[in-house]
Amino acid sequence: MQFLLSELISRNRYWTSFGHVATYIPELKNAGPDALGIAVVDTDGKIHKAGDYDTKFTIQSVSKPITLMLALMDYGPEYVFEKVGMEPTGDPFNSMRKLETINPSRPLNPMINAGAIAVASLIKGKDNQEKMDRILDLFRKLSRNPLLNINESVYLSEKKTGDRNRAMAYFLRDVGVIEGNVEEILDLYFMQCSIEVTCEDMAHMGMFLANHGCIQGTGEQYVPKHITQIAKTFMVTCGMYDASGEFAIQVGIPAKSGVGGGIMCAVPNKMGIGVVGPALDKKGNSIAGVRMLQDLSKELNLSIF
Ligand SMILES: NC(=O)CC[C@H](N)C(=O)O
Repeated sequence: MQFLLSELISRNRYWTSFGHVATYIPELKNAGPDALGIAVVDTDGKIHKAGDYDTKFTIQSVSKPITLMLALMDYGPEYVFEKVGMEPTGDPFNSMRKLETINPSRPLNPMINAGAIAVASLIKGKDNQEKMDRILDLFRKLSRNPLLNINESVYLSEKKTGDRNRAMAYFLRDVGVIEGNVEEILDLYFMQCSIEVTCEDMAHMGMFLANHGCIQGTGEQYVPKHITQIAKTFMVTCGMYDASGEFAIQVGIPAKSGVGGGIMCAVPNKMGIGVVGPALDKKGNSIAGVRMLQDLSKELNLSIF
């Protein structure tokens, strides 16, 4: 495995030169454009790493399936899916055009920004501090990393420049999808996106999903199985934004990407994979990371289809 991962890094690193790091959140432009790293956790808890696996990056949209699970535990699927739909959009992650044309008006799914903002509004807690503590607790548990924390400068950078998300959030309150203080809800969303991780953290999170919500080693059922199933299904249908169909064909693994360059994958009953590669393709997915996962899936026959 170790040899294979190192080989995949060398084979795919040149793809990084065809992508660009995200700059619409100004602080993200400091990421190393040619970094590429991978971590794989198997069912025995063994971890294999190669390339720039210790690169730190912000989780961004990879946080969306995880906070969705928290909202589903807080409110149950029926209530959550009154606020946010279950269908792919075929549009970019930050698109707002279908928000108004869908009747009744609500975000099409929880993996696009509008949907994730609606989900953030459903996290329980007496104030934002308590809500963020609950989010961080969950991420720390799933990543097996008690030190996970927010990257303050990325958080402040997005808070300062996130007007598109701000516009969508105010629209969502107007149509009754979210209630309460919009700026506080956005703040929680920006903080959740700014959690700083490595691909090893994401591999553990992927393994947790691959393990149907059980903590590896102890066997503790930390999140109900049916909730992890919902999260993984969204990862298949919408996890790679408007490239999810192509990714399902080429790779065939439930996965979620983020504009920090991360991709978290859950291969059911087999492994969790975390990839980092901040140079993104046109749709906002790690350009070399996707290529590397294609190769890994073929080499190890990982497609779930
Ligand atoms: N695709 C992403 O990773 C987007 C997350 C980012 N925080 C945003 O809201 O724009």
